[in-house]
Amino acid sequence: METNNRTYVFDFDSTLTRVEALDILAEITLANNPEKHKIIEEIQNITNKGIDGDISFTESLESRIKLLNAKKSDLNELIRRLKRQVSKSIEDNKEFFETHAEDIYVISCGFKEFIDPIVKDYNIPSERVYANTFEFDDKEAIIGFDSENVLSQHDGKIDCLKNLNLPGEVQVIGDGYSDYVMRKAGIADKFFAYTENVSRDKAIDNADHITPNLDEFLYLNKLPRKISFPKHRIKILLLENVHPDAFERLTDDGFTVETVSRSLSEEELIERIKDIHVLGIRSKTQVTQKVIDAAEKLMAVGAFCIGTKQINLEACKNKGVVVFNAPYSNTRSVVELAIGEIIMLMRSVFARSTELHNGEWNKTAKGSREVRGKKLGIVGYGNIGKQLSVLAESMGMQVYYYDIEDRLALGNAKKCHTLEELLSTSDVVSLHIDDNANNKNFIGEEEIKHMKDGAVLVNLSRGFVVDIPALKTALESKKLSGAAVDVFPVEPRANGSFVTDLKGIPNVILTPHVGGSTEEAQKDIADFVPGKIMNYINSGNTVDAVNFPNIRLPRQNNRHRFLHIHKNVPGIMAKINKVVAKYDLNLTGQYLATDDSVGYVIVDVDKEYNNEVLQALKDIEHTIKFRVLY
Ligand SMILES: NC(=O)C1=CN([C@@H]2O[C@H](COP(=O)(O)OP(=O)(O)OC[C@H]3O[C@@H](n4cnc5c(N)ncnc54)[C@H](O)[C@@H]3O)[C@@H](O)[C@H]2O)C=CC1
Ligand SMILES: O=C(O)C(=O)COP(=O)(O)O
Repeated sequence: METNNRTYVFDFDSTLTRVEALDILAEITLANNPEKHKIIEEIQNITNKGIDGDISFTESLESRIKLLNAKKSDLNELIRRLKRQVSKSIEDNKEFFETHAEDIYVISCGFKEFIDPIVKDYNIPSERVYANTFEFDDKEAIIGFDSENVLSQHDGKIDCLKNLNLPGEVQVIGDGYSDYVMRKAGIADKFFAYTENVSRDKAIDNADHITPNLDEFLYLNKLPRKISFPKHRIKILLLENVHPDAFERLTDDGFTVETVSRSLSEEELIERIKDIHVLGIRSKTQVTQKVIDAAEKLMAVGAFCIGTKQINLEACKNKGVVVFNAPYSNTRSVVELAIGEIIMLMRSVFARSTELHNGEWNKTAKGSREVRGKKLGIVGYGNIGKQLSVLAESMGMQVYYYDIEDRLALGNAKKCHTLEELLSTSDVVSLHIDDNANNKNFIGEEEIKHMKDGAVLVNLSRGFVVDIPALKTALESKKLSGAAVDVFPVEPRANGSFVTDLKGIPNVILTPHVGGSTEEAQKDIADFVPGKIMNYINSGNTVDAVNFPNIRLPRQNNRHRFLHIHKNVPGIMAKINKVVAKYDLNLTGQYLATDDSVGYVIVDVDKEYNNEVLQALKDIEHTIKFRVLY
């Protein structure tokens, strides 16, 4: 048992529990009442008015009890339900109530009949619970309350706390008017507005601290807690219209998430990144060395897309920032668009459609071809290229592919040994190479020369891969009969006006980088990437990180986990182990993953250790980042 000359006075309803107990009692007693919803609404209105101080508390209590029409036996069901409605972070931090039992009081305007049994499980005995008591008639119906009790009176908590005459600093933790008035009256030293379940403006305005959960309260008071760092203190910035599911998943897990619908410029990002712990982007935002230099708190970057070349992965790694992406979530979407565009181009559908939009009927078979039996050349036989290969073949196309890596042919696809071979063979060329800078102007004047006369080109990879002036010339000269272009060398940061040199050329399909923009893909990405981020932030796992040694860690049960990221220089492990030995840590697991430049050591230890070890580990030369998880 620890005491520190401080007492903690907790409110009950909506603080220790997620609900107002009398609302739940109403649900029980009115279950079969046809007027149920109306009466519950009325009770809630009265409750809120009482909590906010708009009507006298005694008045609110009297009216509610009358409407409730409850019996003693209903209280058993109420207690059963309340036990399941203890606030999550209170439940998580049971240990605090055990270690500080002597210092914790409950002062509530609720009723001891249901508060005592709930808080007993949290080591708070009945004698430290101050609350009202019901009055029953001889048929055990609740007919009122003990009106002698100060807590049944307006501002009764002030008198109650005064009478207790508690020694040392008195901190009040609650969600409403009756709690902060104790501080206002000068009886309590601090008031913490507890917003885990409800957030009331009046409580917030009168608070010394706002505490969204008990973790924050314990963190502020440097008290033992279930979690090393309150999650709402971890700030996540999601740019570029990331699907709202990502926001939901991350906020549900307790993080503070901000969203911006567009991409930010380098200067804007440098400004915003300073207090950000996790950044989420798509293909547009450039995470440069300068951005990383300014990112003092950054732990992870999530690319909510496939490509990661917009991120300086090396700079991230050297700063201990782990990068994740979604390598498969939008693959199918790109492939489906490619298939659609190949057919549209071969049939000159967009040319015919534009004519008709302009009032011109041009029924003709000229320049309209089936894809069946035609040769499709896929450049880049990776995840997208291979799926396209399978679907195109099932439509009867003959598939050829070219890749700088040795890729196994799927189905009857034929491998080309040179790009020229592929270009000169194919009726349709579809580009699916990756986004590395060496692929700049991969298709230019020379390459186009090798293509068959009248062939079509599809680019759903990256804008810089195709030399646009060369493509324009080839289309205008009819060397190529059409093109579909989804990606551009320079793309705008937000939706709005955009001009390309390819504008107005017939049989050219232009789309604003929407290859991966389907509801299915974006939803899947919004599930996948936050999953990886949370797995890293919450447990240290780097599985599927694109720039970091990958490690899958076991669950840490009731242990503390030290995560040490350092430069991979000779002797560093010896130094870490020396510190571990010096502080006589009781290790329950040790894991190591390294690459050429960084090392990532994870040490699981028994909870009891000398806190000085933390600084000693941080101080080891070549340490990049260190954190503790529990
Ligand atoms: N338009 C859009 O909305 C989208 C575009 N993309 C783009 O598609 C690209 C490909 O995606 P995945 O298939 O998932 O990538 P991947 O990494 O699985 O496949 C890329 C393939 O290209 C090959 N490659 C790279 N450079 C090459 C070269 N110069 N010559 C021949 N082969 C080369 C690689 O060896 C690899 O097999 C992404 O990097 C991204 O740039 C991806 C998703 C959506
Ligand atoms: O996944 C990719 O690499 C893409 O090109 C799609 O990017 P986006 O999420 O649409 O910005």
